Amino acid sequence: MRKKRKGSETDASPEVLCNFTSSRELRSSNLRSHYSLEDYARIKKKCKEDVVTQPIGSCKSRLAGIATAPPCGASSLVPPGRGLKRKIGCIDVITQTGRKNKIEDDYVKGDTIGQGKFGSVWLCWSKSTGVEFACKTLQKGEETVHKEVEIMQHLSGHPGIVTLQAVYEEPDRFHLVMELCSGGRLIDQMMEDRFSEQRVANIFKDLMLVVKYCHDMGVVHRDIKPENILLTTSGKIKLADFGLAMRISDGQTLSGLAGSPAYVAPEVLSGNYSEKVDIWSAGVLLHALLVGVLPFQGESLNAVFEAIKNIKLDFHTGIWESISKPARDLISRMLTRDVSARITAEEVLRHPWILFYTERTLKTLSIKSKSKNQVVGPSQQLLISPGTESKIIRVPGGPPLLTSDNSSCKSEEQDENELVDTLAVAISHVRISEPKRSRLCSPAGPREKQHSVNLTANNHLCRAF
Ligand SMILES: Nc1ncnc2c1ncn2[C@@H]1O[C@H](COP(=O)(O)OP(=O)(O)OP(=O)(O)O)[C@@H](O)[C@H]1O
Repeated sequence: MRKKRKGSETDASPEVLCNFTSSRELRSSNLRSHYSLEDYARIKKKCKEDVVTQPIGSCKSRLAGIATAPPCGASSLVPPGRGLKRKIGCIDVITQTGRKNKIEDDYVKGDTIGQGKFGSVWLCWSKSTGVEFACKTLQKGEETVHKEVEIMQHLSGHPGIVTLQAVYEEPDRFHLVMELCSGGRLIDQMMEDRFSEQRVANIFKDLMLVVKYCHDMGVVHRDIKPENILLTTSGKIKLADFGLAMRISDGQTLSGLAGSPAYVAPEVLSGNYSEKVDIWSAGVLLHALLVGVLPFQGESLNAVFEAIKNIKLDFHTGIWESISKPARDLISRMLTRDVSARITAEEVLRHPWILFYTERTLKTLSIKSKSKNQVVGPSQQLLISPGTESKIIRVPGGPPLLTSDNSSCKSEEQDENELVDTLAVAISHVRISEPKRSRLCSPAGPREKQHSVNLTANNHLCRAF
């Protein structure tokens, strides 16, 4: 039988869960998801697993996951010991020194820089090169730990994924030496600032490139959220935390409660699901990035999940009036409950809103505004697309407008109408295809139900996502 992660937090009272209105900043509270799926699973008594209980406040845990999609080429029912050996063999491909050397032989240990549910993260330096890395120490004993290592290795190498440099094994733990992301977490930046649409689009494009890569590689992340997006010093994003990720093959579905409550897709709550759950979670993130609040909230876990399943989002009024229509169009295509109608990662990347803000051929030029002798500010710059005669007009509060006319004679209202028309045509070319899945591996064993859950960092049940 699979071992449970030590310190699984399962005895938090609903009162504790609901106590999220303490003295935190409004922005912070707007972005908090409040609850863990683990608690929901417990409350709903759906989790059949034998759970180890720890005092409230302990934070290094999440319930063991039950694999529904076994790792490529092997059944997830392999006992931990044997599975471990098989996976370590896999890890050794990139860490030849892993079994021979101790980590102390090769790296100097520095300060602790993070605390996850599975273990701590600390700074270290290579003795041979002096290069700085982050090292994540994971306690052995739970299969999801081995799965996380295996999937990280499978995906490592993409610029948007934290590179796994080396793995060291000790009798009771792994040390994962990873590329250091010194820029902190996206969630922390979101707490400080509201981003411009341009910035959101650029961050989001990078994220969706990674998500597409994961899906092409047959991996569903299942926990896309800003806490799991790290930044480099140059501000580039890196997707991290593959603790809930699963391999999935063509036509295969996953089942079981896994993810973070506010980000979880409706189909996760009701049955089988595919890689499209990542699109939903990314849509929730896009919502938070654009307007600073989570779309699905409630006073209890049930209320949050009811909102996810039933609430009709209104992208036309209130704060959404300050957001461009193409951005709203994209988010509505991501947060659609009809999975077959939900946009794919590839389609997100082709969406006009992403293209407008991230197309490399566009050059930003400061030019004179319609007002006499007044130079427009950065948020009102006109954009010229080389190779075409089209001007792209920045409508205040909206995205650039493509027009072939001399727009300087037009009113803002006309401009906006043209914007809507032009983009509506562009958006109509975004094709929604049937769900696609990677063909990397075939199911290699019976499906097993999953009850992975994800507590918030530091196990503040009322905090963060
Ligand atoms: N490569 C890295 N570079 C810099 N900091 C890192 C790196 N990886 C992790 N961290 C820091 O350590 C913290 C814990 O990371 P970890 O991946 O262990 O969390 P976790 O166990 O996945 O928990 P959660 O699911 O809540 O994010 C992160 O929030 C981040 O601040």
